[in-house]
Amino acid sequence: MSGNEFEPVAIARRGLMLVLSSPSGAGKTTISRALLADDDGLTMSISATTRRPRPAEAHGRDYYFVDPEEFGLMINRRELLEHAKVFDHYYGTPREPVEQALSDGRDVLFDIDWQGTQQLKQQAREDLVSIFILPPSTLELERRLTQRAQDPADVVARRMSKAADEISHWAEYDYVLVNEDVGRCLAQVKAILTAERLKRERQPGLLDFVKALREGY
Ligand SMILES: Nc1ncnc2c1ncn2[C@@H]1O[C@H](COP(=O)(O)OP(=O)(O)OP(=O)(O)O)[C@@H](O)[C@H]1O
Ligand SMILES: Nc1nc2c(ncn2[C@@H]2O[C@H](COP(=O)(O)O)[C@@H](O)[C@H]2O)c(=O)[nH]1
Repeated sequence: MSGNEFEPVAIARRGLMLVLSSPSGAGKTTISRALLADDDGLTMSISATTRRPRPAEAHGRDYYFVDPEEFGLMINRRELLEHAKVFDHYYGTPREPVEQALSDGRDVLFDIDWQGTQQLKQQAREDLVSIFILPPSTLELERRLTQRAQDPADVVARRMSKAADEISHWAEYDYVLVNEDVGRCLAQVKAILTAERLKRERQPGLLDFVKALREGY
């Protein structure tokens, strides 16, 4: 039985890939964590990286921390869906968990840079929803990077010097948000996700559902 008050109508859907990019420190990690906390249908893609863990980071939760040799092997074995050099280190998205989640009809969230987004776009444009997050000002971006207190001063300076480069890719994204107030920005990301999930082409089960409805008349 379906469609009554006890059991919601279940329409088969296709998982999407939600990408968040921004200059370092604009708030991708903050928004991602809040989004994942109350959305069971969303899985975080955990990247592999050759950079060293920050004090509060854990292997397997925030990143898979690997050495450059292992990263090279992952590329050669075609285990990465995309990869790029960002701020002097290598970062990449393990392929298998993403493909598994999508085939289970789950959506996948990515915190990756513009290079990775371009690579995903080439491979799966129709499954990709991309959001670029801007800081409210350069001064506030620097304040956030500094008060996060997870990187030494030279790393913060290097990231600030690359912020303009990263921002120059804003127009390649489907949506562009300003993260001034976290709550507002989070609500905007949730609104985008809700609308994108409801797109007709992401609900292949609609065909059978509508057919059954019409046959009922
Ligand atoms: N809207 C906001 N207002 C004030 N502080 C914020 C806001 N959003 C995020 N922050 C803070 O700014 C700092 C950087 O945020 P976060 O780590 O989420 O950035 P990020 O884009 O993921 O950075 P990176 O690319 O380096 O991983 C954190 O300390 C976070 O708490
Ligand atoms: N192309 C990819 N970029 C990635 C990936 N994982 C993270 N990133 C981006 O790197 C920078 C720096 O991240 P940080 O954790 O060192 O602050 C940031 O812009 C991330 O979005 C990835 O797998 N591929």
